[in-house]
Amino acid sequence: MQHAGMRRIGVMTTGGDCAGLNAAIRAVVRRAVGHHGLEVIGIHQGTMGLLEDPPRAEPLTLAMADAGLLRAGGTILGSVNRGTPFSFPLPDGGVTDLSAKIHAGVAKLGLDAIIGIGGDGSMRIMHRLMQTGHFPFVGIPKTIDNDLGATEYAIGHHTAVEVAMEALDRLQPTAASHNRIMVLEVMGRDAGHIALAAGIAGGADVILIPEIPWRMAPVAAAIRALRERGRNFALVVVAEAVRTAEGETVFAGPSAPGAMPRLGGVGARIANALEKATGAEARVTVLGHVQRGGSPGALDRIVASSMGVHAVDLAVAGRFGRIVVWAEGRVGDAPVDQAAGAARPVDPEGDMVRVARGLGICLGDR
Ligand SMILES: Nc1ncnc2c1ncn2[C@@H]1O[C@H](COP(=O)(O)OP(=O)(O)O)[C@@H](O)[C@H]1O
Ligand SMILES: O=P(O)(O)OC[C@H]1O[C@](O)(COP(=O)(O)O)[C@@H](O)[C@@H]1O
Ligand SMILES: [Mg+2]
Repeated sequence: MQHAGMRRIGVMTTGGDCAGLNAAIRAVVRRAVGHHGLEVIGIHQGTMGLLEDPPRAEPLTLAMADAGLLRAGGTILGSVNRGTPFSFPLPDGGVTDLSAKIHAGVAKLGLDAIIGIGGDGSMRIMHRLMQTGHFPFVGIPKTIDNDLGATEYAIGHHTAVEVAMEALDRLQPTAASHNRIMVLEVMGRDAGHIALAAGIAGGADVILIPEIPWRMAPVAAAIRALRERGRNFALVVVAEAVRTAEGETVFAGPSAPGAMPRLGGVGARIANALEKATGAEARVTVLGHVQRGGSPGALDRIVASSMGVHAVDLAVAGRFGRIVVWAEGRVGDAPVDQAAGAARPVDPEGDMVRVARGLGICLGDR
């Protein structure tokens, strides 16, 4: 049943970008405009766009929501991933609460619903905005890290895994040509899902993830065992949040005010340590944002499209405060606080870890 007075839906993207955001925006427009006859307003730069006067936003039309948008990387709306609006950092080092301005922005645009596409941090912010003013919110989960509690699957993860898998496909022949250990550092702020999935799909010999503490001895032993079997190379996948053998987290550099710490560089540290431990030559590749950019793969297009359609239907039914989820192969929804609260790290006893161990992949702990 249509929610009384539902006319205009705002859509925005927040958090790190990933492949499939535009596919989700397209689905929202096609369902809302094409099917329900509503207006869709695209809000620029997430909640930042709502702070401006007039708010930075534009109507999204069916003509824009064509097949080109389905394929396009990034987000046509732009995103924001720093400076939570409840304690926004000021140049003088203080903080200010911008939430009332965000609620004013929603009112200025006359939005009857807001569909926010974001990760765990975004869901926490949106949930709090709902509790503190007029913010009729429906969430769509996206994160290459796939660490959102409420959903088995979030937009962007599968494409990132495909990119990392392709990197392993390309690293393997060059590793074999030069008798090398190739270390591939992949993203994953606190979670090893990308490393684990890409390592399994790409034939890694060693996968190191933050959820399973590792030691050099079993890793070096695994590489020596490969050599004894006649193998002249090894493929090692390292999640960026893994600690060094000495237990240090490695940062890429200073982070901007209000931003999350920037991880990066542990792959090089581990490659050096591996050279010392095994006597083999090692090289490192840091995939970085290559995993986030570019065209979405088939699964991300399907998930983004399904989630976009479902989010509009939730909004039209007036079912706010919910996040679209993917569970047991189909789209559904759950209370947004479920997503806002719970992270979903790799389960060290879970199926994927069992598969990796079953394949004889070394996870660094034994
Ligand atoms: N509306 C927003 N304003 C400011 N910062 C935001 C906003 N939404 C998300 N962020 C921040 O961006 C970072 C990443 O957001 P998140 O939604 O967790 O996405 P992801 O982890 O997938 O990149 C977090 O630090 C989060 O607090
Ligand atoms: O682009 P930035 O701000 O350097 O952020 C990099 C971080 O963003 C992430 O890509 C976050 O991914 P999600 O946005 O998909 O959660 C991490 O894997 C990585 O650590
Ligand atoms: Mg996050």
